[in-house]
Amino acid sequence: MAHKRITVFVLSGFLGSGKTTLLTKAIDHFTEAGRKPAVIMNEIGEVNLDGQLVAEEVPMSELLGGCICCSSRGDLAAALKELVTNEQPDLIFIESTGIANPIEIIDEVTDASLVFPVELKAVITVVDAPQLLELSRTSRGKTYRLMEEQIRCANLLLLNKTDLLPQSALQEVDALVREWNPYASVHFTVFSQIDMQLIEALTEGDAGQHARAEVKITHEHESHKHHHDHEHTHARHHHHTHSHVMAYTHFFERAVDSNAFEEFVSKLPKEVYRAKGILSFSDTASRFLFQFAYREMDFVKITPQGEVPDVAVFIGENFSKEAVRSALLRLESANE
Ligand SMILES: Nc1nc2c(ncn2[C@@H]2O[C@H](COP(=O)(O)OP(=O)(O)OP(=O)(O)O)[C@@H](O)[C@H]2O)c(=O)[nH]1
Repeated sequence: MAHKRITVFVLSGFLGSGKTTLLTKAIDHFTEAGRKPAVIMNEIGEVNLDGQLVAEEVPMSELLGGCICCSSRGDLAAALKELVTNEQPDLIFIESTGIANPIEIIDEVTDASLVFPVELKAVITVVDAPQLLELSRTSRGKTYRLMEEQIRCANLLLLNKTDLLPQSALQEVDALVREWNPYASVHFTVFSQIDMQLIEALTEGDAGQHARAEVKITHEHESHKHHHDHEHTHARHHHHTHSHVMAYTHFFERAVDSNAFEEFVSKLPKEVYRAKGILSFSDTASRFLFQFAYREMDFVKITPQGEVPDVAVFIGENFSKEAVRSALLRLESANE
């Protein structure tokens, strides 16, 4: 084939595992190396907060308010087409939502590659190692199964947040993921810090091959599992996995007290497993990017790009949006 194909990487991993942390590092690396990266960012919430962390000059396409793996087929292909046509990047990172099953995305990118000059080179999955370990020892519910799928599809696996695990636990997580995926290269990381040569190396071969084989295997497995389904539409089986996940987006009318907000977050019901936002506090001068992932809370000073409202997104399973909303309204009115 005469023309060069644009490398596509899919960044997968559960909510809050460290995908954006990796994305910003990878973008810096490729930009410094004289290559032009572009991003397709998918968010369950209605606002793209992670996009705030990516330099303004990086072309970005946003798919908001839902998970690409569930939204109408074609959205992702349209975003790829637009970036390829308008920006001619050297590589494209697709950051999926933390609840996405990467198989659907792999499928859509490989379909798109029949029509546009793009090539899926690798699926990179970032694993919240402490969370995976705890789930493996306790509940093993839907989240655990989704993490398993995300791990199975990967060519490169980052076992992240190892700073939060004792040395003795590392081997246990390592053994678990290698059992699910003996093909991927596996790396322990802190703040998704990885040797970028490993990602460079993925731009060489056709790493998508493993992913495609995995798609086939999983589809076969899934169709067997859902054999009795009446609504058995092509490759949409996994909807069952996260139809229960929901997001509430709160736009603040006024600044809230930082301590009261922190206390509110620490008391969120356990069904809310991810939250993030951009906030102005009544008792601080700066604005903050706030993160809450698997019980860890983090506030970073930020000067948002463009006009960004004070907003927070809460993601979880079957929680009362109304309860979250009224608690936040109370915080706001306490500051009237
Ligand atoms: N302690 C610790 N925190 C980390 C590490 N990596 C990332 N974090 C923090 O975890 C939070 C979530 O990180 P992100 O990179 O935004 O995670 P994500 O996977 O992009 O999240 P979603 O897009 O919501 O799915 C942030 O507060 C990070 O600073 C790590 O290795 N150790």
